Amino acid sequence: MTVVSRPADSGPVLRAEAVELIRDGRHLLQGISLTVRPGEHWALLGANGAGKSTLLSLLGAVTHPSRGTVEVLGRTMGRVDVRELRSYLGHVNPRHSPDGPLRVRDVVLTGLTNTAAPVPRWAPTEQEAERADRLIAMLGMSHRAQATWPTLSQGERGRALIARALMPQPRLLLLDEPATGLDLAAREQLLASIDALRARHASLATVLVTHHLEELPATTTHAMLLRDGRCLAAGPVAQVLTSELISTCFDHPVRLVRSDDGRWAARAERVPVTMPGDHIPGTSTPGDRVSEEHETVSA
Ligand SMILES: Nc1ncnc2c1ncn2[C@@H]1O[C@H](COP(=O)(O)OP(=O)(O)OP(=O)(O)O)[C@@H](O)[C@H]1O
Repeated sequence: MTVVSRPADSGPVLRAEAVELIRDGRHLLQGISLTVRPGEHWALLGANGAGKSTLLSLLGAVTHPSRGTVEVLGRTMGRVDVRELRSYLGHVNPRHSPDGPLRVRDVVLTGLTNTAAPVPRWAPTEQEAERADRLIAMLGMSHRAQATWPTLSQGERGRALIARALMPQPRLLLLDEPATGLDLAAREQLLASIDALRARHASLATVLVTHHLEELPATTTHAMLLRDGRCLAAGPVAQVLTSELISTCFDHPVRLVRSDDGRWAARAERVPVTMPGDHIPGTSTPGDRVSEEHETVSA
């Protein structure tokens, strides 16, 4: 049960087939199949509780499926040492918190040991330290490299965590709601950083979870829509990110627009909201009859 070497650099980075996940007798995921190839950038979309984070934890070799197969970087889950396999993935979890008030640069370096704190007596090589500095610069964080974690804004933490996830040079980057809690400027900077990263590393594959279409980077190539733990649609964005499918996915009429810069915006179609006492056309109430009679009399 060991990964004997670094996973091969060719073939799909992720392959899930007929995956089911059952907890407490309840299907959290059912009939999920997905193949992610190098250079593809997937969005996992769905309403609250649809199963997005659960699926991401399967794809990140954190959880095992109850049925079906999951292959991560060509290795079948259940037949490999998942701890070692996880060290070849970049997993950005906004809830990650370093052990102690570490500086940004040290947090980024813990991406190599996949730990919450620096490992005692471990030191990065010169190349690894240079790589940490390059990633910190790429994410626009050089001016905060020596700042301690508790003093960072949420947006700065998000960018530091992406740099950390990239330290082991992963072929696959998993991002769980990376823009949660960011203000407008921080969100836009984060999305620009993700676009730049994808442009610079052509073979990197990413899977990003969100329920906000406005939080999708323009470089998103594919999407999977989840509804109640099942796949509603999956494929290239042009086929999946449509008003009709998004409306079904979120169980609400939505108009989806893709703008010239490649980003998406979703607007809920206006649906009539009835308040107590409102007059609904085609119906009548005793109150209406009284006022109609009153109008007739006064005319
Ligand atoms: N370990 C578990 N045991 C039982 N139920 C669980 C477990 N983990 C998650 N769930 C349930 O599975 C469903 C899917 O949860 P998940 O967190 O994957 O949804 P999500 O699509 O990421 O939602 P959100 O957008 O709200 O973050 C939810 O109803 C959740 O309560």
